[in-house]
Amino acid sequence: MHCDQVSKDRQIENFVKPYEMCCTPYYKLDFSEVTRKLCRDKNSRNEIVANLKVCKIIIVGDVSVGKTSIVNRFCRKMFDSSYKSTIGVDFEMECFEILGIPYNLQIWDTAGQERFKSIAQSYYRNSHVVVVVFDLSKSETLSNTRKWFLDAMHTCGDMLPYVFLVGTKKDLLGGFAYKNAELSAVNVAKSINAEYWPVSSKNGENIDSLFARIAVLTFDDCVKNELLRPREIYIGSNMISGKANRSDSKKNSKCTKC
Ligand SMILES: Nc1nc2c(ncn2[C@@H]2O[C@H](COP(=O)(O)OP(=O)(O)OP(=O)(O)O)[C@@H](O)[C@H]2O)c(=O)[nH]1
Ligand SMILES: [Mg+2]
Repeated sequence: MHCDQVSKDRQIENFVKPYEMCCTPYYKLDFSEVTRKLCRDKNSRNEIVANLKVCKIIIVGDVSVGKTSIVNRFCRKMFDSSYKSTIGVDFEMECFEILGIPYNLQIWDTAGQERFKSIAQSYYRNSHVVVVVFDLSKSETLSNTRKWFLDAMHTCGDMLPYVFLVGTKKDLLGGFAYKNAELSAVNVAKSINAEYWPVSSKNGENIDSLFARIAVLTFDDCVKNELLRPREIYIGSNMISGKANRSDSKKNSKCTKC
């Protein structure tokens, strides 16, 4: 898909940080030097534009946790309070421009209903990002995220995707109830090595930041992987060969959510 006109809020020059440093295994805080250099250089820019892959994202989680609402808020800036269950899978494309380079997110919104599971799973393959969604106001949906995560990792193929744990309907909780829900969510995020984000599709809180974060993390890897020799595969801040963990060792121990 070609992006003709990318709106101002989809143009990114500065790296996007995680929701909290203690709630992520991905400690990258800026574009790598090599990415900035390649995006500045006229020749490599043309090569990047010609070859850069689309970023494939799958969104999974229980029935009615708010997966479709996240996509509708992000792609259409709208929220519908009535519930229409997704049948199988839906698909959206969204264009960014990062360091002046067009970059597309391909978002697969899957159904939470058990009877559509095998259809949905056939779309998991080769995903760069898995977004596991739960409802902050329903603790059983958080417990089920481990199952969704394992299913996705099992079906994703050889890729090592970025994993995000997203708690929805933040607008429904306040004070103590929210703090409690967040504490449990951060523990689960750590156990599955995911980056945690609380969001509300109703008021839009954190929705754009979440997708912008996904966009910068994957863009940085894609540019390096696309333009460097195949054996020099960059994951996170390290140059490695083949499949690897995206985490690095730096950790913020001061955070109260840890
Ligand atoms: N208050 C509030 N309600 C929300 C929010 N997000 C979703 N909802 C409501 O939750 C219900 C389910 O939302 P959907 O986005 O359709 O859920 P889903 O996960 O796509 O459900 P399936 O497609 O069946 O798997 C709808 O009535 C939404 O309006 C939110 O952030 N706040
Ligand atoms: Mg849906």
